Amino acid sequence: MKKLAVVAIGGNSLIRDNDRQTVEDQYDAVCETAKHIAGMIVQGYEVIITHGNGPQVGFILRRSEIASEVAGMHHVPLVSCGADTQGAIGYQIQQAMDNEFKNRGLAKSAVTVVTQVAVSPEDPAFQKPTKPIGSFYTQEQAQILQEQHPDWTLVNDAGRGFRRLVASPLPQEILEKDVIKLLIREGYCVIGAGGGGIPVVKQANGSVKGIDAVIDKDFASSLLAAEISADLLIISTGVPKVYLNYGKENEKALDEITLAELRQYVEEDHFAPGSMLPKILAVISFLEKGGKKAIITNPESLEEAVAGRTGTHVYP
Ligand SMILES: Nc1ncnc2c1ncn2[C@@H]1O[C@H](COP(=O)(O)OP(=O)(O)O)[C@@H](O)[C@H]1O
Ligand SMILES: NC(=O)OP(=O)(O)O
Repeated sequence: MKKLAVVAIGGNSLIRDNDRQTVEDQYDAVCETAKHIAGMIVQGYEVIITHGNGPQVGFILRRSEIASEVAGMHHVPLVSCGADTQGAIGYQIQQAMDNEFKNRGLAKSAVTVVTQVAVSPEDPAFQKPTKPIGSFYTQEQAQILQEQHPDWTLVNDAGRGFRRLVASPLPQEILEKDVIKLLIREGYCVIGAGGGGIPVVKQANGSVKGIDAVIDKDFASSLLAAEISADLLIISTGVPKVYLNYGKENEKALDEITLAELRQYVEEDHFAPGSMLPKILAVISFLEKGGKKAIITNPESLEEAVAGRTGTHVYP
């Protein structure tokens, strides 16, 4: 029987650098990642692809705000900006995967599932924004923007520049998990829970309603992987491995570690909040819910990592 892997692609790894942020540049990055995911499928995995949307959802929101300021156009709520990213990024991944399958003569196709994710309206995250979205600004740009928009929260994102923060509640349930399972059983490569999923709250009468926020895609991927009993959670990001003392002279790559060791390193503050820390916490949560293995690596190392030759491998 084929093994089931959830592969979470980082929003920042789809935007390779500040000068290459166009839709076409992103498609190039998606095609590169798609090659390696197709390689994993050839290696014997069924794959569900999830993806980030931090940069993209921020770009769409800002465009809408500027269009509203300059041309009086209607404002697009953040939750709809997130839904837009599921379609636009899902479309690119679906097309790139289908092209890979054709090139390799594989009788398989990809399908994107618009995915809603339930969150609690009482989540304290709604009072304290933590999720960086959109462009990176210099300190000077950030100061000007802060004066223009006193309601914004701008912080330095892991030393890479200043970004705007929005609320990021914890995902509680992937509403489309059953249809995702069904499609996987039918042999499709599924793209789901894009951008962490579209945040919705359940109403007393059983209906659901969108709410403005951006869910962390690593937490949503971890929850999805646990809910569909995936064998493996892979978090694909900008680095081939996780490091202790990252960026310092005594930096040390982690190859194989246990859940207990990982918890210890979190205590010792090895992982930057807003970048590596959520990935580590997502891995911990997956393994605590019964997951058997998680890998953190970069897109180009996916096949090598699955074969055990690179990446950071975490076991219960
Ligand atoms: N301890 C660490 N080990 C490896 N990378 C780290 C560490 N701490 C912070 N990072 C940074 O975190 C980045 C991943 O976070 P981010 O770019 O926000 O993710 P995403 O790919 O999901 O957009 C890495 O590319 C690296 O620059
Ligand atoms: N939604 C989300 O977590 O996106 P990034 O991975 O791009 O931050």
